[in-house]
Amino acid sequence: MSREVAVIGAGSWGTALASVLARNGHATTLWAREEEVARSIMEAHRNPVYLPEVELPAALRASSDLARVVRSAGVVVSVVPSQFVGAVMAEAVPHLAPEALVVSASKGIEINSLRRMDQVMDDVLSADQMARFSVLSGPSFAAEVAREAPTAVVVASRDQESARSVQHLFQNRSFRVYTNPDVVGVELGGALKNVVALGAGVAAGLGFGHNTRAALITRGLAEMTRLGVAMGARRDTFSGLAGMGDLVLTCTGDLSRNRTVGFRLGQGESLESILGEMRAVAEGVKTAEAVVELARRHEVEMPIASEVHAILVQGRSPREALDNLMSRDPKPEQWS
Ligand SMILES: NC(=O)C1=CN([C@@H]2O[C@H](COP(=O)(O)OP(=O)(O)OC[C@H]3O[C@@H](n4cnc5c(N)ncnc54)[C@H](O)[C@@H]3O)[C@@H](O)[C@H]2O)C=CC1
Ligand SMILES: O=C(CO)COP(=O)(O)O
Repeated sequence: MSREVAVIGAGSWGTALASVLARNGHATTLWAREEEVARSIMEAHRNPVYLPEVELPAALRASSDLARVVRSAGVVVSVVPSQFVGAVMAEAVPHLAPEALVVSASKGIEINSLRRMDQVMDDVLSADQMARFSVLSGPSFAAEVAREAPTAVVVASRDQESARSVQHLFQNRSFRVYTNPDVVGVELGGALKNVVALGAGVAAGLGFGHNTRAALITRGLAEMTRLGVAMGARRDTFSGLAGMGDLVLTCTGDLSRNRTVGFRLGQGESLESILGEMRAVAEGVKTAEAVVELARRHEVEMPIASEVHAILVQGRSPREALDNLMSRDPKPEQWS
């Protein structure tokens, strides 16, 4: 069944997801904050700022008028960087149809409130809209999805009918979608892996190789799982696409912005100069701060996240941070 879909956020991921939907035959309109991005998508079928290398489906429409984009949509996909989701959705929600299905594809935690995206949505959506809310996550670099490289993701909702509806909306021969009932776990998998990816980038920037990366991925997954379970997530979710899948992708893939920021930090650049040169978002930078505070509140040990945080916020040297991880007390291998 063809549906009318609004995708809020024309960064690289919003643009790639909107392309999937348009190719699936849904009447899809992308909301771009920048007028020139909307114009270029309409006229040249390209997003020159956030996804320049890919030609977009001709049927994909774009506009910078948020109210107009969401007004007639049966499905609304929110894909702005997580620190802006609250403000953008507050502006969009008064124009939303009461029966609209809302999907979040952002990966991060709001730094001031420590809220996941489902909690941010809970504040702005009606109870009915929230009951059907879902989150889409998993290992999926936007540029590869836009080029139709075979990709598998997961969509989580407390309402299985909504999850299946979103699954059918996105699924095609190159974009495979699994469902999962664990909203908290899928949210946290996508947010926490960015912090570990920063650490994996730092290690690579320092010149260390595969051993160090595998150690960070494995022990990173252990601490992600520990915090997730303490916050009500299902342990199994962290072995799936939104957990291990996305963690492996982001810690190993050169396309990762989080890994790249870590790499440049490891090579000795300052965070300020790296971020000053980036128009794209590296969610892990803000999420690291939120995670350290969540770990403290839930009394969970997260040594990797806390060293990443120290590099980002306290100016700790990457070499010292890695030494701190390696000189921790000897202990048995534990997951909880
Ligand atoms: N790029 C990717 O491969 C993937 C990204 N994601 C997630 O998607 C979310 C969006 O990231 P991308 O699409 O990659 O963005 P991007 O990094 O390509 O572009 C930045 C986006 O932020 C928007 N922006 C900047 N300031 C803003 C403000 N004040 N208010 C609202 N929007 C503002 C820009 O308009 C642009 O859409 C993030 O949470 C990211 O983690 C998830 C999966 C894959
Ligand atoms: O979440 C992503 C892929 O699944 C993208 O990761 P980066 O934001 O680090 O590029």
